[in-house]
Amino acid sequence: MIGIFGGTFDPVHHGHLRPALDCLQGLGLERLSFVPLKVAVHREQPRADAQARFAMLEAAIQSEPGFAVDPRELLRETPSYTYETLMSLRDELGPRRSLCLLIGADAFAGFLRWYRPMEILEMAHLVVMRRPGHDPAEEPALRDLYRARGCEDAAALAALPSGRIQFQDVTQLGISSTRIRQLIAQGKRPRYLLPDPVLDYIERTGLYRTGSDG
Ligand SMILES: Nc1ncnc2c1ncn2[C@@H]1O[C@H](COP(=O)(O)OP(=O)(O)OP(=O)(O)O)[C@@H](O)[C@H]1O
Ligand SMILES: O=C(O)c1ccc[n+]([C@@H]2O[C@H](COP(=O)([O-])O)[C@@H](O)[C@H]2O)c1
Repeated sequence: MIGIFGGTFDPVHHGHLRPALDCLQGLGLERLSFVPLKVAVHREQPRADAQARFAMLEAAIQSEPGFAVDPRELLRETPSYTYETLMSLRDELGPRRSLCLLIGADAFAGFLRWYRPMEILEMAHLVVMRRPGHDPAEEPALRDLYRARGCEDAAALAALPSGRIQFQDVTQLGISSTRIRQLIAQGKRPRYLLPDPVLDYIERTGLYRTGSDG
């Protein structure tokens, strides 16, 4: 079973990395690929360009052999729909390989408004990582979906290629990229919120010094 974890990663931080490692280990994934988006479809465009966010991810995962960075969304100019990403991955993996899409609880809250959500579930399992301050299933429609598709067990996920939803307990870290960008714009160092090689990259390149995050 393999996993992908899509995000803006502007920048990647420990709130992505530790929960991702919890999933890699807890679900027994063979590998977990981080998939940075190019063109956001649901939010403001990222502050850092594709090349910088890719470089920061590579710097962040260098010491974890189970992690990889998958640039496929960066190579498309079209909106970074997860549906299209999964179509291209499925072409490579074939229909039978078990595939997990990791998302945080806040992203899951909007899942039914994504492009073709039910087709996404036909191509992958959803692994929803709890996140401080976010109730993953407050909408009735999401609760119904979870009732129909919920799964408690990594072995049951591994036995099917796609279609199930699992809530995964992960280390709760109240860290966000927004907060990190704000700290930098205020002239403060966001040490210990993100890996040192990522912070080195940010400081070397001057990213996020001028703020627009409030
Ligand atoms: N601290 C965290 N704990 C659990 N999941 C997280 C955490 N931070 C981000 N995620 C999840 O990681 C994915 C990518 O998140 P993203 O790159 O947007 O980070 P973010 O910190 O939410 O960024 P921003 O503050 O810019 O919105 C999303 O599915 C999000 O829910
Ligand atoms: O495909 C969609 O319609 C869609 C809508 C909202 C979010 N996503 C994906 O969800 C992931 C997390 O998004 P974000 O904004 O929390 O970084 C990222 O990979 C996005 O491309 C995808």
